[in-house]
Amino acid sequence: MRSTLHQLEATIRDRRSADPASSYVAKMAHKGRAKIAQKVGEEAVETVIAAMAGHRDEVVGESADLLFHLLLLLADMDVPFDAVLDELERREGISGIAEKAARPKD
Ligand SMILES: N=c1c2ncn([C@@H]3O[C@H](COP(=O)(O)OP(=O)(O)OP(=O)(O)O)[C@@H](O)[C@H]3O)c2ncn1[C@@H]1O[C@H](COP(=O)(O)O)[C@@H](O)[C@H]1O
Repeated sequence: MRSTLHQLEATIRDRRSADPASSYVAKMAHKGRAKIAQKVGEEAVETVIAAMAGHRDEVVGESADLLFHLLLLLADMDVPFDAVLDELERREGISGIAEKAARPKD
């Protein structure tokens, strides 16, 4: 997962300054943060609608759109995707510590 999304992150950073006429990434960068954020919201809603309808294939497609647009938003804010992964790993560490503490002692 790390490699695919990292590769996409690098492509997005590269394409932001391309010609908006030939690049969706550049078109969105040109439109600005509010428009990118709006797309993240739309793709999230479309994912939820597909899930509630039980449409697994649509959930896959909408989830890909959601992750892609989230990467666009992170790039626009100059937040590395690694910062998000680091936060998830930090939480995993916290829950690991809590689980260990809750376990009965031998
Ligand atoms: N992964 C994607 C990707 N996923 C979705 N999309 C685009 O995101 C849009 C999805 O939004 P919608 O379904 O609402 O379609 P739309 O009506 O065209 O969108 P809007 O015009 O309303 O914004 C579509 O236009 C898709 O083409 C993507 N566009 C690009 N990529 C990746 O980004 C790379 C660089 O793309 P370019 O910048 O176009 O070269 C590509 O090689 C791909 O790897």
